[in-house]
Amino acid sequence: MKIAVIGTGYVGLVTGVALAEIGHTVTCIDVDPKKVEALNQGVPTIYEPGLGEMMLRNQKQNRLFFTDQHKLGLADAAVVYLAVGTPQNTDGSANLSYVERAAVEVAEQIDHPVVVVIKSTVPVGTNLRIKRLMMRRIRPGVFIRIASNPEFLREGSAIHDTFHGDRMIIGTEDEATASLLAEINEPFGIPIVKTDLFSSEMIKYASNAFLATKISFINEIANLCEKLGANVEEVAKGMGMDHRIGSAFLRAGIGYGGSCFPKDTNALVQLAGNHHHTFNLLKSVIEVNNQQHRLLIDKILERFGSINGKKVAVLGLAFKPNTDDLRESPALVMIPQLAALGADVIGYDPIAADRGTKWISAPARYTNHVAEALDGADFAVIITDWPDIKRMDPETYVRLMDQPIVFDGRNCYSIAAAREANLEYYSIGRPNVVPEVSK
Ligand SMILES: NC(=O)C1=CN([C@@H]2O[C@H](COP(=O)(O)OP(=O)(O)OC[C@H]3O[C@@H](n4cnc5c(N)ncnc54)[C@H](O)[C@@H]3O)[C@@H](O)[C@H]2O)C=CC1
Ligand SMILES: O=C(O)[C@H]1O[C@H](OP(=O)(O)OP(=O)(O)OC[C@H]2O[C@@H](n3ccc(=O)[nH]c3=O)[C@H](O)[C@@H]2O)[C@H](O)[C@@H](O)[C@@H]1O
Repeated sequence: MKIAVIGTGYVGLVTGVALAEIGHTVTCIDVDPKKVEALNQGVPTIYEPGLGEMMLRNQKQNRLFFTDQHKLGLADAAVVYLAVGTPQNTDGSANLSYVERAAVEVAEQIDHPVVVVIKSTVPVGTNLRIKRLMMRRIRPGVFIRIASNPEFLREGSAIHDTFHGDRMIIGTEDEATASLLAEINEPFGIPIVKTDLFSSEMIKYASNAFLATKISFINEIANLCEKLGANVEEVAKGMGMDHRIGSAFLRAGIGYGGSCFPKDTNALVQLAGNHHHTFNLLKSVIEVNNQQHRLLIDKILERFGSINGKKVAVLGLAFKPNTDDLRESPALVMIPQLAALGADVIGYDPIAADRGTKWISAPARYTNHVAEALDGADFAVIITDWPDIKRMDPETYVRLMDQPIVFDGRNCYSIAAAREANLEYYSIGRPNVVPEVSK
């Protein structure tokens, strides 16, 4: 099958590469000529384990192409995926201008029947609206069908998720379109759920909102555990063993970030509001998450009073491990706050360090060497649970820092290991570790 994918961000690139890997001929189109140039040279424009090799393999086998010319990419395509961004408007709603522009581009260029598949996360009703928008612009006699096929991949494990997803949702207006998409995706071997357009769009928002709710719930329990002397890890383990609850997404921490949970929860609250429904539960989930981003600052100020002039090592800038994505990362909140309080901030990230200066508007230095960040620091703050940080012997802090005091937003070390290393250690929802000498 000849397929065009519009947008080569996270979702577009992974979708295009994966569809080529299962045997389709795919042309990915992006308006950014620099991205297209890099991709044509076999250089992936996102950091994603396993993506580069798969991309190169399919380029070499002439199944995967990149262009910045819509006309070229759309020629002969029987199916066109829209995978452009849907960022947040200032009022929290989803900005659909990229989807609309891409749809208009397809409508104006296409001269043969196509199925338009919307992969981008869009509010309920958007697929139908986009179809109507396109129909007003297509040439007479050209016929389009529309399908909603939301994406559930996680950054950092996108390839794995694409080939081992729990389900694929296909929302259509007719069985023939649903069957065609099921056939295209059949080689992934993932259970396919066929549904209507509106339900498909809602499944995406409801899934992200539910996962965000799980995280805020366990974070609230963690905050209570701290007050009552319980350990949230023990609590999450005990809760998660009940299969009705499940153990996933019960890791307490500094709060969720990333390009999707924050924007999609806000968009759902906004969508509900537009239909005279106040989504109180989700509003609280968002508020708890905002508080959680500030939690470590409160702990730091409680410990030190003032941090003016203190050297702080911030470990991790990305919103989660295995990605260089800083979108909505708690680091974007923490670093400016630490700097505003007078701290001398040095940020470490194994792959996203060079993005610090561009993304974070605060006076700070950045390094991709953890030892350089910790050297002579008065305290450290862990934002991202990168494997190299988790694997690090807690004694490293004692060896390198001026004062081995760690505020861990991701519960990277066991309480026993922190105690053994004589670390002064503050984590989330667990007892503090304060060695005798520091008391
Ligand atoms: N990033 C993620 O992990 C996930 C994202 N999603 C959803 O997928 C959608 C895309 O997200 P990302 O890939 O992160 O977006 P992104 O913002 O990283 O990439 C969008 C790409 O589309 C290109 N583009 C914009 N307008 C275009 C046009 N008219 N023609 C051709 N190219 C155009 C941009 O240059 C950019 O390269 C969003 O709706 C998002 O909510 C869903 C699941 C996972
Ligand atoms: O719509 C999207 O874009 C995607 O959003 C999330 O994927 P992603 O944002 O890549 O990353 P997650 O692994 O879900 O983590 C999101 C945030 O939650 C945090 N998190 C996650 C799990 C947990 O137990 N605790 C916790 O704090 C992570 O640190 C991270 O900041 C969803 O997991 C994907 O299914 C979805 O496709």
